[in-house]
Amino acid sequence: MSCPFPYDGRMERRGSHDHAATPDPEKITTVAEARELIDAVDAQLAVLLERRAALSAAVQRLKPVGGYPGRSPGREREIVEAMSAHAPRLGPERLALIMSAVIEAGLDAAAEDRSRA
Ligand SMILES: O=C(O)C(=O)C[C@]1(C(=O)O)C=C[C@@H](O)C=C1
Repeated sequence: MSCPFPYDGRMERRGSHDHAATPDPEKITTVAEARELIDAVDAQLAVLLERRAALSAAVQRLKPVGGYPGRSPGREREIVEAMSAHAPRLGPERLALIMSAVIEAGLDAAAEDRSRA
């Protein structure tokens, strides 16, 4: 069974693969293998989404008009544009949909925090 992650010739250990890189989907041979790799990515995503929501809550607290009324389409476009360089398979339109949901969830969590305080 070959490793679906790209071989990184710059890595110190011989034969090591870059598990932080995007795997080649053609090299994944079973559903179980793909699901195991997806679970590992999702665990990382959850940590990053939680971190992002906390940072967005800080902006809502610091911004003159925070929360839903302070939503900034220009800033959201910048975010999507910067991310597109790292996500060519998804592309800017899908990323915009994803990030709109992520941002909305962060604003919702921040509003819930404030209503509890
Ligand atoms: O940068 C801001 O102004 C924010 O309020 C943060 C944030 C985000 O979660 O990244 C949230 C809402 C805005 O529409 C844009 C960005």
